[in-house]
Amino acid sequence: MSKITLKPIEHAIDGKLSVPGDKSISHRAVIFSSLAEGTSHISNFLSGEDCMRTIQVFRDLGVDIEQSGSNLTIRSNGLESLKEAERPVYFGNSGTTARLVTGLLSGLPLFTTCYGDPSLSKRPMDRVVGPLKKMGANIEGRSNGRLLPLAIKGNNLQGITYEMPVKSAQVKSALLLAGMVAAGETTIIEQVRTRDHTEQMLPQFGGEISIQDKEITIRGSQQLQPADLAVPGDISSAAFFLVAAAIIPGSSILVEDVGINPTRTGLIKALEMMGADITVKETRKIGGEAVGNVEIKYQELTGAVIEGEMIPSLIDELPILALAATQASGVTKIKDAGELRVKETDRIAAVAQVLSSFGAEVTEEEDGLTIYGKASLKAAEVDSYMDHRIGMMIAVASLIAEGETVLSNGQCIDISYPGFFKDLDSLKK
Ligand SMILES: O=C(O)C1=C[C@@H](OP(=O)(O)O)[C@@H](O)[C@H](O)C1
Ligand SMILES: C=C(OP(=O)(O)O)C(=O)O
Repeated sequence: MSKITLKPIEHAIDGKLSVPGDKSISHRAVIFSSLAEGTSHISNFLSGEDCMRTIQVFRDLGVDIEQSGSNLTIRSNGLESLKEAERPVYFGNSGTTARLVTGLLSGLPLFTTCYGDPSLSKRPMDRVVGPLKKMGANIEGRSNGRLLPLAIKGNNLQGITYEMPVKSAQVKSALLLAGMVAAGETTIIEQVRTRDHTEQMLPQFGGEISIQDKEITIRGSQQLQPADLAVPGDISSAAFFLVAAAIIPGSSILVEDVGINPTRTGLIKALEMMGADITVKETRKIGGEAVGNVEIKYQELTGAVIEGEMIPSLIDELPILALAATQASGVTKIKDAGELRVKETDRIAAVAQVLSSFGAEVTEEEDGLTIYGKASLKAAEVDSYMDHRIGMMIAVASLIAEGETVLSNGQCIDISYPGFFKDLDSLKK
């Protein structure tokens, strides 16, 4: 087990930086490029472990993917040219790869077996397997198709109308990909709008999709054209530095070229609600996605209630937001976030345990957390639970904790943010 020693910061953080490409958008860029007939170019691709899994899956299916740093050249002869993988395909730690690829492969004339790492092997797959079966998919899996490994025997799918019981962009995207290769039309109805990168990207590849508020309709048997796309910076990665600046007195930072798709900006809203001095500047559109520069200057925070429709727009940022809440005066409540229990680890339990180890007062609720501020954090020996977002939250907590923090299993940060510590160091004065 690897251990990293982390020291508290001596001064405020200051400066500007840009963060690596968005993870959700990077996955989707590889998928759509692999389905289009011709050559696509992707820049600012996130070379984190999760997105590298998606690349490997499509290489296993016969797509030619060339990588040079954060640039990808993807040459494909289109959907029909995908071939059966010779070996089981490996999704690693990546829920997004697992759900989206399962959706797509259920409608292609290929047989595939797939598996994941110990964490992903515990995460629910029935949320996609169930509706895919309604479309005619032939999927078998452990625990009655609830868990990986899965065996997928591609079938002729029929479009459906499906009201999603879970608030999940992965489920929505899996069904849209299946709908794209199915006969007829598929309509997905969401309870709350979740991240819409699939919907925004499809037209970039010449695909057709119609979005009427929370109802999304896709036509089957679509052929895609190649595209050249630039991936915006990942707001979920920027979140760690934004919160660091929000809790370290005297700090002031600017994160440039970050994705600010409104389905993803819940953290900015939550920090505003807590009284942070945060501004989005120079907004523009790149490849269908809103991008901007986000500036934050330290200002005292107060507790807030974070709940309801806001939750999907900051779902991956809740661990780092919980740390911010320990430094806010008064009580912060995070509600309606039961989904956190089925991420890389049970993030409700992990956040409560880690922050309590640092001396914060945190109560675990069934669907969220109650955090009592403002706490003086004391360094601790803590584990990432092999969850990249918990690992980065610990690294930020260590900056304001008294003493030396020892982080175990910090290597998992590479899942979404290789270079995290280098970027953090660049902001230290
Ligand atoms: O569609 C996506 O790219 C993602 C959707 C979210 O998961 P759910 O769909 O499970 O909410 C998010 O937590 C994950 O990091 C990425
Ligand atoms: C939940 C996450 O990713 P995934 O579901 O793709 O594993 C995440 O990145 O925080």
